[in-house]
Amino acid sequence: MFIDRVEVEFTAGKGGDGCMSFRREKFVPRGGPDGGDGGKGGSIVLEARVGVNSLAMFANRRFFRAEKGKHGEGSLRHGRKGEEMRLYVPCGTSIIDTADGFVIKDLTHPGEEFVICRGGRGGHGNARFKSATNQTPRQRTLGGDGETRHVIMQLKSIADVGLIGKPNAGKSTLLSRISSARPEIADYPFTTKFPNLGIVDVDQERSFVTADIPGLIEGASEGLGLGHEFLRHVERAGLLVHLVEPTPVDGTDPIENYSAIREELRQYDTKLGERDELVVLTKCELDPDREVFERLQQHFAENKVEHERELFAISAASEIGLHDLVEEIMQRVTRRRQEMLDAGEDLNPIREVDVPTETKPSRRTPPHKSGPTSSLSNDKQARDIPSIWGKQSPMGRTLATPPSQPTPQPGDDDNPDEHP
Ligand SMILES: Nc1nc2c(ncn2[C@@H]2O[C@H](COP(=O)(O)OP(=O)(O)OP(=O)(O)O)[C@@H](O)[C@H]2O)c(=O)[nH]1
Ligand SMILES: [Mg+2]
Repeated sequence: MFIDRVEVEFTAGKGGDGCMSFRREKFVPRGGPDGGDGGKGGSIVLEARVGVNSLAMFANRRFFRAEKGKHGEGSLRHGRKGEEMRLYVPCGTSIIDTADGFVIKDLTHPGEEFVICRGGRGGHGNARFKSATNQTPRQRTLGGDGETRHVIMQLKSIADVGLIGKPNAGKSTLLSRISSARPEIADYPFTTKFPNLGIVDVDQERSFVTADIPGLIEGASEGLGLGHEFLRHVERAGLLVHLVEPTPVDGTDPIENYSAIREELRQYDTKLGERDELVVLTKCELDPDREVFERLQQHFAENKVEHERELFAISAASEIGLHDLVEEIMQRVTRRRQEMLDAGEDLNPIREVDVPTETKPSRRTPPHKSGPTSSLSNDKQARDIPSIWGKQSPMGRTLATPPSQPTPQPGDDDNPDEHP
């Protein structure tokens, strides 16, 4: 179950009470005070961890209470400390105070932790109050209450790149082709109901994290479709990759669809509307793609704001154009990382950690073979052959060759079957 927003109350453990006791032993008259201190209450610590992908564990339990400290006892026995409660959250979890809406803490780095509630201190036993003038103190203190906090925890995924577009545009298919993520893919809108993250290993040194979110539709800002609910998962991404389907089944115009999604982004947050964007026409092995490509180019040329956007054509199914796209994304992500470093900002933390092997993409063995041209090698080969759409686009990019190009044969050594 994917849950990205929960409201929770945390209460740390109460401290144990100090004890009032006097030493009573044969042949030891006036043994003096021997009441021990109470133990400190357990604190509650939140820790960001790679591999935890959802706040689901907080969804069915609204209250979290750490263990109390034990009371002190006679013979100077101190109470045991309450055990610390450590809870794991996904990297990218913001802790927000319910009362004033302020972000108390943003847990982004793997291993980063935050003591959300401190345990109450232990009370003092009466032995502590013994002094030269008071040999039989009858004082002790009670344990302090543990802190209580009522918070909203909200996950904004950590990704370098956000895949956006209308439902059915091919976002999940693209993610499944360039990373080892295996999102659900189907021929109907809103197949993806929750965000999926995938790590794209471009080569041994370079990788980026991509988020695939549910499709957006016109009116999302008014709650239509899945609304803006999941846009927060691309908020941290420095680059948006906007996928446009050339022939939507609902008969809508791809250019209008593109503009509608742009408008929805602006409605959600003007900053997201101004975010660096690559526009990608999907399913480019289909015939009408070229015409749509040219219309999109024209649209950018006419539109002052968007004329600098770069346009790509890909076919995730036939793995055409993926190499160029991934390389361009990587370059932009690298540039942004450098800018962030220069500005003294934190880099996206996920890429700095070891990713568990099962989530590491295997670029050498394409996820599944479908159709005649199914490996990235074909994409690479395709770049060496003049495109049937021929010319260099005004956006400075040659269109990928459609799948009518010769298919590389097994055992063809010249065929570079490795993604660079
Ligand atoms: N012909 C062709 N079909 C594709 C291509 N990429 C994706 N599809 C198909 O398009 C349909 C939708 O693909 P998805 O990847 O589920 O689309 P999505 O954008 O994730 O859709 P939502 O999750 O509903 O937003 C599926 O039937 C895919 O098989 C492509 O390059 N060529
Ligand atoms: Mg999807």
